[in-house]
Amino acid sequence: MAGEEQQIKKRKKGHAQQHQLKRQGRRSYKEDQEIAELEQRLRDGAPPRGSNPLAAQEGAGATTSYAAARTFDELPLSQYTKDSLKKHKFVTLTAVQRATLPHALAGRDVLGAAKTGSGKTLSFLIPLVEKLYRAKWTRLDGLGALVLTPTRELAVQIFEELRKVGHFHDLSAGLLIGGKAVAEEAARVHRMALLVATPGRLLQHMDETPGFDTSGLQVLVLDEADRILDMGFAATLDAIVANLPKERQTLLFSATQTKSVRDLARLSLTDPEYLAVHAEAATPTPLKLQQAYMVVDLDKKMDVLWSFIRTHLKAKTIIFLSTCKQVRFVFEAFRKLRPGVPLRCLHGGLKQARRTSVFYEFCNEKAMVLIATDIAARGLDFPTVDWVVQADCPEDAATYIHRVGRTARYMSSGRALLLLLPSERGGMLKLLEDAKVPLTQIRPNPSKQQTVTPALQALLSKDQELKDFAQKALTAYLRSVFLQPKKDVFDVTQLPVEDFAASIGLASVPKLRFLRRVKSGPGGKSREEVIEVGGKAALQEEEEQAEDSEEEEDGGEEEEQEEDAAAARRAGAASTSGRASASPAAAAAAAAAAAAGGKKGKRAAGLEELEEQQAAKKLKGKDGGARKANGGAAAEAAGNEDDEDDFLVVKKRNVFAEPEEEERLMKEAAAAAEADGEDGKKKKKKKKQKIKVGSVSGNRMVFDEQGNALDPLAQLAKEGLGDEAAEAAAAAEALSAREGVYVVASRPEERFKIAADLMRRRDKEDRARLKQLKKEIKLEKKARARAATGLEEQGPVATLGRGSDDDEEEEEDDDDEGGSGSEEEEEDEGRRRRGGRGGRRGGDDSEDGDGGEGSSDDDDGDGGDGQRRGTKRPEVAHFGMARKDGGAGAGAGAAGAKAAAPATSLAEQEALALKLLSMRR
Ligand SMILES: Nc1ncnc2c1ncn2[C@@H]1O[C@H](COP(=O)(O)OP(=O)(O)OP(=O)(O)O)[C@@H](O)[C@H]1O
Repeated sequence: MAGEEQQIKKRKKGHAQQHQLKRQGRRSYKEDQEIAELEQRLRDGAPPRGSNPLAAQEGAGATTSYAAARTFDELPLSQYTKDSLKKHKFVTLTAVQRATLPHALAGRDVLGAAKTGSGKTLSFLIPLVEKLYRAKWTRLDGLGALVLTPTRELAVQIFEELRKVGHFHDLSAGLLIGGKAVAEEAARVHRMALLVATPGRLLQHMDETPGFDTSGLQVLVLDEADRILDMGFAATLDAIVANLPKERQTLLFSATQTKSVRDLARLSLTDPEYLAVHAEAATPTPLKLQQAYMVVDLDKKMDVLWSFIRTHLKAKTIIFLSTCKQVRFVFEAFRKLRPGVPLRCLHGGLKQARRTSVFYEFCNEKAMVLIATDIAARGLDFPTVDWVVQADCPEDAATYIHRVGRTARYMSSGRALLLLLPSERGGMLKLLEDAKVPLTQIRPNPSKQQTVTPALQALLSKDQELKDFAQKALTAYLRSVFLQPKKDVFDVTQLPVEDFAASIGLASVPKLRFLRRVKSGPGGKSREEVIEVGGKAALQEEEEQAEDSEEEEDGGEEEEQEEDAAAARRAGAASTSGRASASPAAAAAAAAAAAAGGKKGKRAAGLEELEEQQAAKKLKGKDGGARKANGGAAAEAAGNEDDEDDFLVVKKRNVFAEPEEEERLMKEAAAAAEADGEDGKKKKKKKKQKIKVGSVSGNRMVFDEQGNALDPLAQLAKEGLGDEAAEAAAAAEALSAREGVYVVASRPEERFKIAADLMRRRDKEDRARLKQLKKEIKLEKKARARAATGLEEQGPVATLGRGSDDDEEEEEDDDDEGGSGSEEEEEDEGRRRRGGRGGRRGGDDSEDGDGGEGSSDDDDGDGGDGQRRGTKRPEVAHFGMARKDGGAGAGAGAAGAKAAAPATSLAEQEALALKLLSMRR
């Protein structure tokens, strides 16, 4: 591997020269030749239409066909892409990549479906970058490729992955998401070859930004396609598609793919390849995911949640709730009760800067609880999540699958817990059984259960704001249940509302009135029936709820944290009292004390939270024995950690047959990846059992993960693996009986290795970014000096987006390059003058499943002191070598708007660099 890195370094010089030539308006012979060869290979070796490349045997027809490719190197990819992938340690293809890349590279429309965490993102990013490279795309050609995603966080994540794939390319890419200043984006959007966008913001630019030309679009990608195609985005998507050329390649990906002909017709697909990699798998969820459900009365839900958190202090957990207001309430209330693990919340009501910082914080922490709405349900690739807890029932099986998919990603394992109300149990379990989701029933261990209600009551009695949050949360929850279409699962009339209200600390129930459509009989007209829930303030509360703009006081929260931190500093050494109150009584007392003190109390609570986090950090750094040696809360916390999972007790195993074969193959893949990591040249051992299948060409078939046709594999599973599977199940049962706890697979070592690698990689990227930023500043200083002496009229522009840690020489070379951009800039200007398009503005801008915040232009910028790395990441990237082409940003990336804006002073940029540095420390 070290040798390969050396080679990449060597080639990088060559890549820089190629880009230099291009900038001078000359394309190198080498690139032209490579493109011609790639085109030829793509034509000659394309897999037959309707075939699934997973079925192609390794080595078969290797001279021409790339359908059997197992590594990225075996695919017809440009050297830029190959080197970029290698640099980011992508070597071996995952199943979905093997199935879809050969078709997508051949230019075909693809509908790709594969389990969560299986690598779909690279399956569409690679063809997209390659297509533009082979088309010799320049920024004068307008928008070449577009990726649409349902949420902003997912867009940010895909954009980062795109920067990896395009590391050595010379292409400009931009990120368009709501919650940012639209004007800043408008200044650059017309120069971008690739865009990753949420639908609402993209349409806004289509409607309002002059010079934004999408008529030459080559590739359209819909990630989480079924979500983007559903009703929530329907009008927006239709309006976007109306602005795109019909002649284009379209790639649709999701773990729960749409097959609706009507949906697909809206996108005018041409003879699409439908590749459902895991369609015949025993379960639609990852194999290394252990899933359980627990039946809980509504008024016991808070106790269960609190107990869960308190017994999983070392875990990284996502808790899903139905609405923003529930998330806000549970987060605020639990935060005040200091469970002994850091808490964060993520929902559409937060401002974008906060959302992004929470996203990255959660990525980087090892033990944390993220309380979230379904905004976090799809696509997000948080590393090493241990638990997904669905505190509120998902609206359907697809939502369940996406939510649990936030854990057990790629090669990792994970656990998921679904809380079901007695009234939801039958209907939901039926849906999940139909979807082949394997579930084990568990129940709470009464001896480990903690009651949080008294603490909540104490809190609410003193804290009016929290009480308001509680009332709104209750109303929002009941409303969401009422609005669910699946009435056999969600029946608001079955809910013990008063008990629930009391359990969250409310003395009385706000009255609610809902309308229900009732059929009066067969063929009869439907009529509306009023269902009343709760006490008097019904309608008023309901209306308030509807009007509430979801605008949260996020800034206030940050302000408060800042204050608390300052208070902590002033207070000197951290107090040891009152941390991580383990018992509900202590929690109640602490809550009451915190609430009683008003602002002072808030400060005290904040201070304690800070201490608690510090204690938690300390705990993490030491081994179990040392942890126990710690006094006070630390020991208490450690004790609780040791109890982990005693809270969850197996009640009934109800696991559908699991394909042990897949598990075995995944282990092999992991071992192969490991081997790759150790020695790139070392040949992998081929342990895989080869299954001969008949000719599949011409038949549209679904295949298992290994590309085997269904019948032979099913046969093999029955004959060859039956005993193994039975043994494994028996062992699990035995363990369960012996331990009396929920069966937990020992955490594989590679999981930590992957996480550690990821962290190291990200740290490295950050250091590189900082280095780059400093360089930009230096360049700008130089350029200003030159401009001052009349050598250069236009100011240079900061360029980021390479994430490289060793591009120095090339950048210095480029520094002298100068000038080719001004001509292009003129052309750009001309295009801008030609004006934008009209077009209607359809749908709302809310890209978040739970209502979101719309497309407010609130310019909260990247700001957010205390935010981590994420918010400073560039939203515009120029792949490839650094440039200083005098083109006032023409196509050049920027370290966020602030670093890029010519008006930004050097002092500000330096401050930004220092801030970035201090954040990394
Ligand atoms: N070929 C590969 N080699 C190593 N790691 C990979 C490869 N492909 C993808 N990954 C990693 O696997 C993880 C999951 O990939 P990705 O996010 O693309 O999954 P997904 O299928 O899109 O999941 P979801 O359905 O939840 O959106 C990512 O961290 C990604 O970097």
